[in-house]
Amino acid sequence: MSSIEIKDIWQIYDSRVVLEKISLNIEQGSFVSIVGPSGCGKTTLLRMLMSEEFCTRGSILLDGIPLPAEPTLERGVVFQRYSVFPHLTVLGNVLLPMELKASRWLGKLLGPKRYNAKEEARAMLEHVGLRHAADFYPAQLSGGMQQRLALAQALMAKPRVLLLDEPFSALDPGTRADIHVLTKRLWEETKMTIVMVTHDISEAFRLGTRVIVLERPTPDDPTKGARITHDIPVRPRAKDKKGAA
Ligand SMILES: Nc1ncnc2c1ncn2[C@@H]1O[C@H](COP(=O)(O)OP(=O)(O)OP(=O)(O)O)[C@@H](O)[C@H]1O
Repeated sequence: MSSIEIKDIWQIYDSRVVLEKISLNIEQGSFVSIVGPSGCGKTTLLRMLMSEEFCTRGSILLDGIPLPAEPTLERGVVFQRYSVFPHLTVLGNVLLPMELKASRWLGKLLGPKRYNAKEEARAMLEHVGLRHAADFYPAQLSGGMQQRLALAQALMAKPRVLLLDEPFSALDPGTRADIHVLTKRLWEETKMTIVMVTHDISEAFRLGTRVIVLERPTPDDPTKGARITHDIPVRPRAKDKKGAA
């Protein structure tokens, strides 16, 4: 079964068609990159997958069931910036999804459960190379460290689907290359489904198992929305198969 089924969705804002007839089956465990010109509706599509936006027509199913009306922890998200909470330490940020899972309203774990959750959070920080920064606040981290923290935070909820909205675009090339390796490793280890919006074509092909291109056929015509113009399977390169990124 497809993990995500997008069925003939349209998005129309004030009689301007933004997305038109978008249908896409995304298999569980795939890494789908979405590219396209600015303003073609990439983020709108991602926001729909998060339940932060609702399509005018059509439907989206997750494992055969319509998406919940609200964002849920099974769908993690990392934005270009500001995905983490500035008033919480690095450890506090990574702990938060587990606290929310345990008690949505109180947002706190107590006693041995808190101790165990902290151990798990520290292990995740180790995994993304941030254990030494557990007591720092996000403002004290570099951009690359903040995005590693955002990934760690999203992964703590063990999401089935991870949605990435230009997550690496603010990073310098060296940091970006490092975080590509980390993202690919985390994706391979967790076997989750990832949908990533990016402007960077090489990043789309480097990370994705499939690249979707969205484009408006006639950019100035408000009655015609963006459609999927290309759906490109990406064959893993030989060295990727051996585990390198
Ligand atoms: N809530 C909204 N109300 C009205 N128009 C909206 C709304 N959300 C998005 N739009 C419009 O929909 C279009 C697509 O926006 P979206 O942010 O999805 O594009 P994008 O492809 O992600 O762009 P970029 O690559 O520049 O980030 C834009 O014209 C935007 O102004």
